[in-house]
Amino acid sequence: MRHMNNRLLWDESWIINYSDILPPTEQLDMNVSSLNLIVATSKNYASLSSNKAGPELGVYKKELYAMKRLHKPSFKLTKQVRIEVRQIRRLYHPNLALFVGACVKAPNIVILSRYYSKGNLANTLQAKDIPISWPFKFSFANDIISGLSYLHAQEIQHGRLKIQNCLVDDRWSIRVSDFAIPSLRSLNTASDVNGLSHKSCEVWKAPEGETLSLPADVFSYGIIIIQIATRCDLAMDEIDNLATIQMEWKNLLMRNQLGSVEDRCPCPGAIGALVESCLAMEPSNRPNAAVIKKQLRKLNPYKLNAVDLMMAMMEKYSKTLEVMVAERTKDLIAEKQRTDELLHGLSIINNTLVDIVSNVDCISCEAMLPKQVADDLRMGRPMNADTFETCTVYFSDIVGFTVLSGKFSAMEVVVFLNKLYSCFDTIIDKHDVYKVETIGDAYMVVSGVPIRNGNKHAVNIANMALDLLHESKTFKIPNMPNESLKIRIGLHTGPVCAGVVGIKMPRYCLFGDTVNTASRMESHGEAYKIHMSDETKNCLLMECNENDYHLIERGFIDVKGKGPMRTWWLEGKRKNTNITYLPGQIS
Ligand SMILES: Nc1nc2c(ncn2[C@@H]2O[C@H](COP(=O)(O)OP(=O)(O)OP(=O)(O)O)[C@@H](O)[C@H]2O)c(=O)[nH]1
Ligand SMILES: [Mg+2]
Repeated sequence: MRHMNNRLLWDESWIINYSDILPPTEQLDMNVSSLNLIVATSKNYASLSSNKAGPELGVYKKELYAMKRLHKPSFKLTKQVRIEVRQIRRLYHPNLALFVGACVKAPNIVILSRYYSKGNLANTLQAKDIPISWPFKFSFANDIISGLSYLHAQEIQHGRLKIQNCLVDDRWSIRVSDFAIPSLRSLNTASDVNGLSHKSCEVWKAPEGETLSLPADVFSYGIIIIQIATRCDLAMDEIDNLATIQMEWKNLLMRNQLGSVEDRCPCPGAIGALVESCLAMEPSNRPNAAVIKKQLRKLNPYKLNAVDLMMAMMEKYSKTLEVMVAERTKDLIAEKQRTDELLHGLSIINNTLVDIVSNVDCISCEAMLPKQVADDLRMGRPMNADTFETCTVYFSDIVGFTVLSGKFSAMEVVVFLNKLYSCFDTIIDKHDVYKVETIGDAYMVVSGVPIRNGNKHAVNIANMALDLLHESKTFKIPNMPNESLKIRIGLHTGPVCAGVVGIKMPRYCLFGDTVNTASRMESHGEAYKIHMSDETKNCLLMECNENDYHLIERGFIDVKGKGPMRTWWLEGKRKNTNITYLPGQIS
């Protein structure tokens, strides 16, 4: 054992050649990825605090370290220094900063320690945007007293215990730094030499003047507790002498008690008593570190260290996040459904709006698409115009609408059209048809587009037309009980081209002569009648028997822009057809 001790005493593996330490900037080409990150983090922390000075950094064997430069023109590596170095090399505690080695050739006397990237506790406490709840405050206080009682258990006095020497590691644990090796440290530090030592560095000093003693460290610890509890840099706030500190700090703590729940100390009285005992004027009246550690553990209702706290916090956040994600997903689904309804033209509210808008001659505002077309658009599939060999187009119009609407106010017209077309929309839902649009009092429907249905489109449209006509006969015009609604219906069958037009309000439109002819069938028709072209009649008969529908030939009529056309009246549908369809039938 003795032999081992001797070997460690003379072992010089801790001595570092100053020229082997490189400035961090020269390391950029070394591809130490974490290095830049660490340096960046340290900059962030420095800027958070008024104490902008971080440690001098150096890279040794590709690792980044904190350098503490001691200024002396000459230095002798005495046996005492070796004994102290052996002592510090034997120390190991999770709350103590790690000693790495030292350069001992004057004028470059440097102590190298592990670099803790999160800065010192002063920075952390002063950064008001970092929320520090009482569980964290207890954790910090507990870490420091654990490190200190470990040192004291080995009769090692710290001598400079202050929040600048309490470093925050990656796990938010505190590492007490700059302890031991007093013969080395007795050399002036940079801050001492440059007169940078701020008043805040002095508040920690015990009133007896003697700093290298165990009770002096306890006094310093009392000051740290005040700083942690109040997050107040005592000297900065001009309460830099002991008498004012003792008068003021409880007020500061009490002020926090009025703040948010997180800011409130769970045991202000007990914390006050602990601090007072640490700050006792008579050093021998101060408790020792081991006792404080025990007291603090008793006082701490949370019993969690920083890692546990972080885990608990993360768990809480991830739960909150899950709830938020679930809520957002629900909103998203609801929104998608709403969009679908709008796009598919199934929303009654939307219909109302469209009708309102169309009534004021703004026909381009209708924003509806067939479901599969909307789905294609949503999935980003290209939308090309499509040609349909055959389909049947329906047009209807209210006879004398202009005269009728002259008897109403604008709002009454809107209410009337909305009532009528809501009713029509419900009826057309029962047929395999697609409503293309309503333009003022005109109503346009197609079958066979966008879903092809062979030759069934004429039957579908004929049945629907009979239904709509039937409905219109019983329809009550609001506020006009004696007035009946006269509609004129026109049908034509033929090819169309269909596609989406527009970007802002995309609409599914039909193009081609079939549309114009269907419109002409309507305009050349008569009130209460369904007027159809020869093409529609032929297509109708392809799907049913001659007698299923009651058709009356109108003969040839001269259709504007088309010349003579043979047309038909669809009067009704006979009973007992195999088509399960009742309204609109005639006996
Ligand atoms: N981020 C970070 N800061 C450090 C580290 N070591 C020291 N510092 C900070 O660097 C600054 C200068 O450190 P020191 O030269 O030890 O000076 P000091 O701690 O203010 O005073 P003494 O230790 O009493 O000389 C202080 O703000 C320290 O808190 C470290 O490993 N990481
Ligand atoms: Mg220090």
